[in-house]
Amino acid sequence: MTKTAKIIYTKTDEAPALATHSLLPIVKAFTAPSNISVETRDISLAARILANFPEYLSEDQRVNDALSELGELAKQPEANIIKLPNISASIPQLSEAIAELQAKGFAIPDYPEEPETDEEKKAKATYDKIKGSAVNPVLREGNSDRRAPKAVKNYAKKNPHSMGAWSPDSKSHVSTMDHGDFMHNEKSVTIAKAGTVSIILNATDGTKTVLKENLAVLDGEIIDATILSKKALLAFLEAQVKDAKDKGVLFSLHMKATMMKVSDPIIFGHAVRVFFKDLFEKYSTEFDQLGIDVNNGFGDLLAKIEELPEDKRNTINADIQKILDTNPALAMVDSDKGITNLHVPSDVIIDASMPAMIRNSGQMWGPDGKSTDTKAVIPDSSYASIYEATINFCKKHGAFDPTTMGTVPNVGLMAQKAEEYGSHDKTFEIPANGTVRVIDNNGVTLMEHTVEEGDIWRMCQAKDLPIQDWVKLAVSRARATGSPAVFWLDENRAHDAELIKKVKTYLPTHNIEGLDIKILAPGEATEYTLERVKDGKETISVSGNVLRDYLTDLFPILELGTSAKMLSIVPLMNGGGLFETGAGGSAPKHVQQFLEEGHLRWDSLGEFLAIAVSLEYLGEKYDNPKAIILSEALDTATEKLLENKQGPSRKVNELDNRGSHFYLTMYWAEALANQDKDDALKSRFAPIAEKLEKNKATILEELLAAQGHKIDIGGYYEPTESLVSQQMRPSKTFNSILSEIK
Ligand SMILES: NC(=O)C1=CN([C@@H]2O[C@H](COP(=O)(O)OP(=O)(O)OC[C@H]3O[C@@H](n4cnc5c(N)ncnc54)[C@H](OP(=O)(O)O)[C@@H]3O)[C@@H](O)[C@H]2O)C=CC1
Ligand SMILES: O=C(O)CCC(=O)C(=O)O
Ligand SMILES: [Mg+2]
Repeated sequence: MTKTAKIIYTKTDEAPALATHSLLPIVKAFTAPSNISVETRDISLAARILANFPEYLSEDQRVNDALSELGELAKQPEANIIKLPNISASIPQLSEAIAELQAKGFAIPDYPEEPETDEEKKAKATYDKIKGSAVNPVLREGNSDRRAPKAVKNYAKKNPHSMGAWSPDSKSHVSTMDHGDFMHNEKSVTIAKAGTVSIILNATDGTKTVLKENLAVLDGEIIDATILSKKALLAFLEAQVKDAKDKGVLFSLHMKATMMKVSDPIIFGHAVRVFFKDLFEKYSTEFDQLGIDVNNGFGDLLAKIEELPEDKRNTINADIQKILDTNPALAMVDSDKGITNLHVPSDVIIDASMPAMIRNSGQMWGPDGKSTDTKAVIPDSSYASIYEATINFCKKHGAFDPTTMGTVPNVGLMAQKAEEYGSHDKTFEIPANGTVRVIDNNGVTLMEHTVEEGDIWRMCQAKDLPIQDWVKLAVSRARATGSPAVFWLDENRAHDAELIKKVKTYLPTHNIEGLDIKILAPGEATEYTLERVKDGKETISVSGNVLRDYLTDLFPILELGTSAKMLSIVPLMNGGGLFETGAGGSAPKHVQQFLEEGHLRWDSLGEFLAIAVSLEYLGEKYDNPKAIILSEALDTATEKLLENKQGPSRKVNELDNRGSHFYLTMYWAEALANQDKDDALKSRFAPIAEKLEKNKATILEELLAAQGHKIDIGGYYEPTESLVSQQMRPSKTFNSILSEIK
């Protein structure tokens, strides 16, 4: 008898969490007879909030801190975690979740925007840890290997998604800073000997503030420090507003306020204040009194002016309208509802928003609901060149053709909070003019910047062992595929120059004979890669953490229509496996549609792929051949599902997520019945396959009957489990057949 092996399946938020209610019972039923237990851990935003405020809750309301538990598990060799996308909450999302939980009787504190008492300060600090991208960095104890599996790529070639045509006359373009930004001010050093560093601000008035003390650094670790100048940023933003108006294009801002949760909301706030400059000048006293904070988006202003008497509010709204009429048109998130690009920082997230724009002929939606050429403002220039190069490529060659285009897998440096995505606790909005120094434990200054009040200063870290592991992973992917691998690193950027030295040291420690490995700056790497993409060829991108994020949405969205269809593996550095599902987000629009029409268009393909690799990994690790057979059968089922185009449709009263799960189940059972490696599995699943086939019409009818009307699941962030389960498993016939698998 083989040892029971465990897979941890994460419960998250929104569309993936809904889909889990349908998919997980299927996976549990199929795996249980083979000594595989599938357990869930709740890392949804709601659960993370509750787990962090036990002192406010009654005994029976308290929940386990599943994220911390999984963070520890990710460092153990036995880890086998399937991680679904989760909400990385902006403050507006966090506030909504808090309000929903409070209304449900959980006496958690409000989010104190301007904390005064010690209790409020503590609550804010706790919420600040929960907000933004708070899950992925904890679980990612390894580097990432993201790619489109062959079956998925072939499916996309045969069934291309729509792709907007590009005109050489398109006025769309990227605007980025040419001085004063993080890129141009960066300094970087490699630590020779483990120790600690401290970050000190010496203000010109003679005061000294310790911004961070005794931060541990390891042998060979790369640390960088940089600033974004407030003055340079404001001048840049003002020039862009004017230029968008002059050129007659939409003004849009693309940031990652969720993952860069300290720096990017500050930049977002500046953009809102520059765009609505006259308004903020005219009403500065009122806005201060109302506690308006547009780092949370223009929506914060609109919500808070509701508190004003009607006549005052009407005057302000008229002034807002005046600005909207005179300034360049804003790109819209939802033109019907008047929601602009500047309303909520989590509505426009650069990794998804720029590819979506490129897919849409380089256009975004204007206030008139029409698709229009756009200025994409990306203040920091560290990575903006990749979008600029892609846009220029499309202007020259036209849109990419999904039926012939090549593919770009990614090997991303990510482990142990590498680079910018680990910088939040070392990012500061500078309170006074002076200098900021990073000093080591001997008092030696490692890096120094002159700063002005309002500048954003930050430090990043990239540890040596993760870098070694990343280079190894790149070599192994290049070897496995025979494709060229390009390190997207710029020798003229301080951090990259340090990283290049390491890449050049570690590459020769591997067998790289016959491999085509290059190092190119991001703009050039984009051009090189796009030429090959156009010719149908594969090119591996090997990148740092931010580009990992950007590239694994850019290429999948162009190639496959969505990054949800990616295979996303994180071989954990201590031996375990983390299998992420897709590379995309949690698709809030899908939940809206589900509530309105009872149709869930979420495609769980990413989950199918992740479950298959997780089972394969488990089979090898625990010597459980049944797990390998289950994995192979699941891949066969997924391929058949793709061939037969049984993924969810976008339209109500057609096959949705649940119907697609039914087909997967039928094909999975069929593949197990058809294999000859394991008789027990064969005889267990043959009758199931038969029954599913025989009852197909009834099951599909029962599933369709659940669509076409509004539904209630008792909440958004903390829906009622039983209601969701009822909605996601509406076919009695299907449920009864599943329960027969013993
Ligand atoms: N790994 C993680 O945990 C990640 C989490 N996020 C979080 O997700 C949320 C939304 O982010 P956003 O940037 O809008 O990106 P999303 O990836 O959620 O959405 C972009 C669009 O991609 C399509 N899409 C995404 N996933 C699927 C799927 N499985 N099936 C079908 N279509 C899909 C949808 O297009 P259409 O509407 O046309 O159907 C969707 O509107 C945020 O809260 C963000 O923080 C974001 C990225 C990664
Ligand atoms: O953690 C997040 O907020 C988003 C992660 C993401 O976009 C990615 O890893 O591709
Ligand atoms: Mg991403």
